[in-house]
Amino acid sequence: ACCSYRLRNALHPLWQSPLSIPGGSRQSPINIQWRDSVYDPFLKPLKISYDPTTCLHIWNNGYSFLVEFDDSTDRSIIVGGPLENQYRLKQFHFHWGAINEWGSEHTVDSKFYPAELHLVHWNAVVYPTFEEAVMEGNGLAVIGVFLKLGAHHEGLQTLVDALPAVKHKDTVIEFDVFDPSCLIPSCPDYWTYAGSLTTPPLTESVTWIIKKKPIEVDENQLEAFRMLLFTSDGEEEKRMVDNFRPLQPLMNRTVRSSFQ
Ligand SMILES: NS(=O)(=O)c1ccc(S(=O)(=O)NCc2cccs2)s1
Ligand SMILES: [Zn+2]
Repeated sequence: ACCSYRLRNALHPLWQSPLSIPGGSRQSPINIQWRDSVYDPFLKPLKISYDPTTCLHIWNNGYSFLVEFDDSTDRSIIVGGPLENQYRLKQFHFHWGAINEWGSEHTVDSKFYPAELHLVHWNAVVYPTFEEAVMEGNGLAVIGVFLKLGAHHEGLQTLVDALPAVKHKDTVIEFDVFDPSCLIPSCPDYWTYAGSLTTPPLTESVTWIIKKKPIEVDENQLEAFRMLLFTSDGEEEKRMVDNFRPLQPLMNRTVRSSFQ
């Protein structure tokens, strides 16, 4: 199974990066097999406190669209859950498919969701900069939220309305007040495991916190993601879709759950 993953990584169109990180033992994303996850009664509730005015801008980096935050203070943080320290919100972004049958990076019992939200946080208690935290085993904490096709999502719509302004790679638009907690389900249940970034540099520095409950978005909102482009203005247009990494081997890891 392991070599097929390596082959899949090598063949996947989006991946010019190494077959897999040499000696990589905690790569992401993974399939979460619900029945194999282990309830950990010592896991705390995750505490999320974001200041909407720390929101800065939206930019198309040629792989996804990122909403970036002012992380120069502790105004937008998460604490608790599996985390030893508090972590500062840096950015959030999404991964999605060309059609609703796939698009998420993680799967649950081998089921893909049409999209997945990642809220990226870094350990500013221990590390002086984000770039240093990215290189350390306990440097980052990413909250993953699955998106499923369903009702219109009011909070997401303010983001969707801004996307035409960042259609092309390397475009940016000011986005000065947004509270990303509106994108996180109120249900406290999550899985957690030790993993990696799913794009280069693929460093094994992420404590993943994957929410059990998805949020619902409607077809028009998913279609708005798919009208973004990987390409810059003036280049031959390539729709920004299927920007998810192939599943990686679990190897010697256990996925813990905060719920029974
Ligand atoms: N899909 S994901 O949540 O696993 C992420 C991939 C890359 C992320 S990043 O924001 O840390 N940028 C990577 C870097 C920027 C500067 C130095 S490394 S988060
Ligand atoms: Zn991501």
